[in-house]
Amino acid sequence: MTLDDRTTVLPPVPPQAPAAPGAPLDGADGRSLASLEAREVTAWFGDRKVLDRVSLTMPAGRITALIGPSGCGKSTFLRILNRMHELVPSAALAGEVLLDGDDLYDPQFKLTDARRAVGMVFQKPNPFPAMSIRENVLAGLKLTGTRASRSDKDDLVEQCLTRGGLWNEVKDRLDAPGGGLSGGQQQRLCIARSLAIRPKVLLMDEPCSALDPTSTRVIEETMKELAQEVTIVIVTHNMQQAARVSDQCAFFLAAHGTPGVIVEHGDTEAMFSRPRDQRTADYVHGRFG
Ligand SMILES: Nc1ncnc2c1ncn2[C@@H]1O[C@H](COP(=O)(O)OP(=O)(O)OP(=O)(O)O)[C@@H](O)[C@H]1O
Repeated sequence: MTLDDRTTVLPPVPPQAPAAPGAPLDGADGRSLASLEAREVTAWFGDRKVLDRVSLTMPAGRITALIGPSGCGKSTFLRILNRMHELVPSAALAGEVLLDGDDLYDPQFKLTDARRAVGMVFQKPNPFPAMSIRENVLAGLKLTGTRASRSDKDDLVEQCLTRGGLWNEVKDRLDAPGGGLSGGQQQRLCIARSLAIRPKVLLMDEPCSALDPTSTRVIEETMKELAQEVTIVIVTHNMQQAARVSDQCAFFLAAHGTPGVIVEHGDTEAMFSRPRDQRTADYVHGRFG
């Protein structure tokens, strides 16, 4: 959680009638779902180009998996999607990232708004260990000094923990420290904390790599539920996981020290069963990487 993870408490939106043709796709919570589009994104660390003209549309309400061998630029690409790349002093960037058509890198788009709209869950669960479970969920509000009544906060805590798939396990011990939860529970707490700032997109960087298979399955189920209300982009090294959870995949590759590019992207089922590129076939079938 950074000082830029900010939010206001918004009342739940009542269910709506089905959208008219051409209207924005609505999520399960009634808010419109957002798409994210990277156009010709090139990234550098110092003089070293690590991504070269990467374009990818991440459709609203879908789960997009970024796959590829170590070092091909998946995490860098993910961090570009919520402007975390620019936190590295030597980092540079060209191209555009459009959230529902608005360029996140346009000077008009405030950094705080970009990070609020596009949330991030990290590889290692990082709750505030001494804070209670309840305080962890509300941390984004606290950091910004956003005022909310006790009952609004209670509602938000229950709503976010439910959506994060953790409510039933912690509802009787909301004042216990977040650090006392298991690794899988901590990761779901971090997801709930991200949801409290009502992101339109949730980025997940190998969110299950530190977890056991049971916790991994629970997080995967949580992701599938969440995709009804937030667009998800996940980096994973686990091909079974990519196949289980994602609607579409993008295969990144950085051959022989060249910058990372997307070799192939598309429907997950098709990419796993009928890849167009031999390198994709070799990777998804575990022949390298
Ligand atoms: N802060 C940094 N400073 C300099 N180079 C970096 C930095 N972060 C990443 N890189 C380099 O950028 C390239 C892409 O790294 P990145 O972490 O995005 O790859 P990745 O595909 O996510 O790898 P992995 O799967 O191992 O996490 C690598 O060559 C890496 O060494």
